[in-house]
Amino acid sequence: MSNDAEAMLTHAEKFAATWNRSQSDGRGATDAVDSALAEAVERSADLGIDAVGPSTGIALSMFARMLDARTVVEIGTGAGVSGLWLLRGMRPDGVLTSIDIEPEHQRSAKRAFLGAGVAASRARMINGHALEVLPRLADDSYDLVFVDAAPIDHPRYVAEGIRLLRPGGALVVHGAQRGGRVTDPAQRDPETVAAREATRLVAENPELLPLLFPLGDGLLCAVRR
Ligand SMILES: C[S@@+](CC[C@H](N)C(=O)[O-])C[C@H]1O[C@@H](n2cnc3c(N)ncnc32)[C@H](O)[C@@H]1O
Repeated sequence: MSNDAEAMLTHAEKFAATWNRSQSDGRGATDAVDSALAEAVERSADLGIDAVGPSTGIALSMFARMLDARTVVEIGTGAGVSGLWLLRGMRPDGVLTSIDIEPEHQRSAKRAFLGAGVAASRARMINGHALEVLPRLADDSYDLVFVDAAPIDHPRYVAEGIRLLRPGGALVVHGAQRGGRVTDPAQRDPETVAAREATRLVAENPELLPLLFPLGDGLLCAVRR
């Protein structure tokens, strides 16, 4: 494991322990969630997946809790790190719909959810290209949409995400700043151009109330009015 991955694991454990102390009376269930999260972070590093860090994870849990989220769409399952944070904040009967093109990533995520004691009925895993899957999901139906897959396609994920949100629902885009390149007009690589376009779509949509949080590589959030 790389030093970065180790540091992330340590932080994730520390944050998760703090979070859980404020969330639960008994240790049994939370110990299982902590170790499932730590394993998912480790598995992500092994698979070369850039999973969300703990501060972004806490923010995802917090948004899900604030929205009393029952229906969440995640674009980019990875090995389940962000999914575990989202599920932690969602209602106990909430269902996470999570899309990923890599079956191996979703197998790892399923193992992580199982290890955390998440009922299989709470995780609807859809394997496929997000741009082919998203049009099959219903308009105006989801409390939260989390975007964290192929950066080049983020503008199209954002457009689909806005369509899926119920009024009052929230869109969250991971990695919106790309190491500061998005605000530097000299940077014209395709992924930075796409991230800039995704930000513009959110910022200029009169139906959205946007805010960029300085978490991770920029967490772009917006609430549908
Ligand atoms: C950054 S990782 C997601 C990490 C995850 N959200 C987490 O924090 O644990 C991006 C994921 O998007 C998936 N992906 C890439 N292109 C995709 C596409 N076109 N459709 C669906 N998933 C895709 C990759 O297989 C990868 O698992």
